[in-house]
Amino acid sequence: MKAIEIEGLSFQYRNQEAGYALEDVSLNVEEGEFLGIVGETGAGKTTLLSAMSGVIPHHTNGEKEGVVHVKGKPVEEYASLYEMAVDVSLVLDSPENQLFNLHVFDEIIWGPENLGLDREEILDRGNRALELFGLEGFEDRITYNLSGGEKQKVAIASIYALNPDIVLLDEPTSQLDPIGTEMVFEAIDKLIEEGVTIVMVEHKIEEMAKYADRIAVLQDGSLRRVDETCSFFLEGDAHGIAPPQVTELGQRLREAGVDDVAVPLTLNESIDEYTRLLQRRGIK
Ligand SMILES: Nc1ncnc2c1ncn2[C@@H]1O[C@H](COP(=O)(O)OP(=O)(O)OP(=O)(O)O)[C@@H](O)[C@H]1O
Repeated sequence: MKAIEIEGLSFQYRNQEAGYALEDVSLNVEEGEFLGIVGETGAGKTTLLSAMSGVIPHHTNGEKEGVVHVKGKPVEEYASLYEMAVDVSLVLDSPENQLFNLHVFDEIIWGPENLGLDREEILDRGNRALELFGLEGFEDRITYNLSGGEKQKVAIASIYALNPDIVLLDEPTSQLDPIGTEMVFEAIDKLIEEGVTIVMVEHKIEEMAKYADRIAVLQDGSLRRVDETCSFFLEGDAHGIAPPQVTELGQRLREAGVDDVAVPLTLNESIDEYTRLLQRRGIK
């Protein structure tokens, strides 16, 4: 069974003036996979996550076509968003909007408490989350005094305590400095180790590509490509999405008529490698 199956999904918000936020998107996410989603602002990334998390249609109205199945079940068949959160949970870009408790441990066990689990199970899940995300000693810290990276780590630990099979993350590092960003990716790495299926919208592509199995590119509400190797043939459609050095390198390759190599989005070493390749071919 796929973790998420999307077939022919189009969506227009009720008050959206022209066009669709998503148009005819079909996409599967395998169990245990990490799928990255990238695209320029307004491309439909958040809307796609909303469709996967059940925010559409349980919370946000509009014109929807196509189907979204989570763990084999149409999202409409879940009774509520709350019921869905046990299967698929969403981490937002702003940690402030998702921390509700004064103390870290209370925050982490808040979800399991609301599931009505017995006390032993609640504490067990809380302690496992503390341990997994290296938050021992943070139990009694005041959540709003934490750094941005720490807050996101607590948000991810709280989601983990719900025990969802699928975690969606919507630009969780957008408000964070490099240290905070690293903390979030370390936390995501723990989710990967635990076999959680991950879908992440992220602008820091180089960082994400180190972890992601595939990267999907959205443009103007349409799925432009899903890349299985995290490499991009820069035909122009990654422009504005890829890091500037990669875009520039792609441009030089195209100008030189080189169309038989892929430019990995990821690391500076790859850029050096392709720069050497250009030199070998006598291209300046
Ligand atoms: N609640 C809403 N009501 C009306 N239109 C909306 C609403 N939310 C998003 N849109 C529109 O839908 C389109 C897709 O928006 P979406 O937020 O999914 O894009 P995005 O790729 O996540 O952008 P960003 O990177 O800026 O977060 C945009 O044209 C946006 O203006």
